[in-house]
Amino acid sequence: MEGAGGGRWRIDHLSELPKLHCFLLFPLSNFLNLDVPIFRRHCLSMKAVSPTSTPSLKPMLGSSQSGAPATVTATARMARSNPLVHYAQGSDSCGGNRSGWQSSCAILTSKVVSQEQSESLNVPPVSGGVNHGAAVNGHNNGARFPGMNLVPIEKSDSNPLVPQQHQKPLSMTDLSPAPMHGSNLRVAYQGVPGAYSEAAAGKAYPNCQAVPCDQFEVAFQAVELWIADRAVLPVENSLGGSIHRNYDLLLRHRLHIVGEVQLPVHHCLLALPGVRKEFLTRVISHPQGLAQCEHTLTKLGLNVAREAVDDTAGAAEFIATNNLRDTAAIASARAGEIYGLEILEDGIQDDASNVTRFVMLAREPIIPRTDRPFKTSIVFAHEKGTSVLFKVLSAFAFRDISLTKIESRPNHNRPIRLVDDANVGTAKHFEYMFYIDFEASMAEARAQNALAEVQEFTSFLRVLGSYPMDMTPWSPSSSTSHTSSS
Ligand SMILES: O=C(O)C(=O)C[C@]1(C(=O)O)C=C[C@@H](O)C=C1
Repeated sequence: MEGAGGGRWRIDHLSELPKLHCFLLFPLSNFLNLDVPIFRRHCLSMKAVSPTSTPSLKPMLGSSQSGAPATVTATARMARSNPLVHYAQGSDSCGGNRSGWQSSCAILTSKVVSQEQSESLNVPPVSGGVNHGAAVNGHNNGARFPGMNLVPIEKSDSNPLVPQQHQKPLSMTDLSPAPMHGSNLRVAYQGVPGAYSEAAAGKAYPNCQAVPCDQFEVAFQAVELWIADRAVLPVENSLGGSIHRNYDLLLRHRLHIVGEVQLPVHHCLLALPGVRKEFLTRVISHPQGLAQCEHTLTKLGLNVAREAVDDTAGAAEFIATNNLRDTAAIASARAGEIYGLEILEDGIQDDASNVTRFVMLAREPIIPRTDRPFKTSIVFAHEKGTSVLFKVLSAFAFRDISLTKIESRPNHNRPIRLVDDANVGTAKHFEYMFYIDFEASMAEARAQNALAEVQEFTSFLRVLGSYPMDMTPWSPSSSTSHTSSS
């Protein structure tokens, strides 16, 4: 990969990355108007993932994922020349066109497609119903890559080149990355150690190597540049609502949702040892942390300044590093342990069942199944704006598909539409992107039919992912604040 000055660089090992970041000032100073430079030593920053940021990076081995380029260098170079990647990362793009969603959708529906094609071509499908020769990422392999049509491998007794153990047919388990097994996976999250996102990464991928990132955008890029294998990012909280930034980033990037985890969030009020509530002039936390504890803080008589920072654990770290005796943080008990703070109040979230939903992101989609509950996330837009919403919702209602979430965001590509009306002059309408989660797998015909219908009356449609629902038993009182992720 070429640096800004034309120099070539590669990343040697992940442990090198924190060094790159040590000169980045903690963004808290922006909020607090402090001159104190806080170094977030263990966080991936935009500089670390930027191809043009530094000439000092050295070689790094690529991921062991299928088809992974051996080095970051190769991938990043590929990203530069790949129009899809440019398209996904361009700030002026809102995510694609009809062929874009068809491409995403086709790999998700490959099971059904391949079965149909197998029947018509009289080719037996690979066990589990997936035929890789049929359609991958929306393209017929033979048509897209002439000469790359898959040829059935002959049995080993007639072909001595095929070892005996290769006779076992591939099963669905071989093809789908198991979402709950995270050993050796590098999982990017936003925040510093002790953040809830770190606990979510540990829940999604037990024993993973959690990779802290200082911004959501960095976590996306860490996966795109093969620095991490997955990202785990919050999308909504039961009290605080949607984390809008991540909805916008899902559209701007080309990662796929491959799973979800719901994490009970148990907040503590943390301060330096010896500090009492009466001493406090300010409470700092992630905006979601502040929102989730708003009423409790008032009930506690803490009518002090509330200031937003990048993440809950970062708030605790900031207090400790700067020895702030007039400030408390809203964060997990684990963050308190890590940064040497004491718990002034335990369980200060406004609702005991406070839960945040995170999505797991990967470079490749998983193959949807029907043997367990699946959820599918889509995003769409239409030139006629909200008038199309009723039709879209009907497509799901008629098929008895439950929706679990609807979110609208400004259409950054075209935020305003002028409507010429002869009677009242020119009116302005706001344009939206609509995000919907529904309870069905893309391997189900009813989901495919619903999307085929939705496609008829939308100008843009993209499947963000079809993935297993988090069905872990609900335990509202359990504190995640003590959870250690990896
Ligand atoms: O600040 C953290 O600890 C985070 O992991 C972020 C975050 C969020 O963005 O919602 C995650 C869970 C909680 O809802 C509070 C904050």
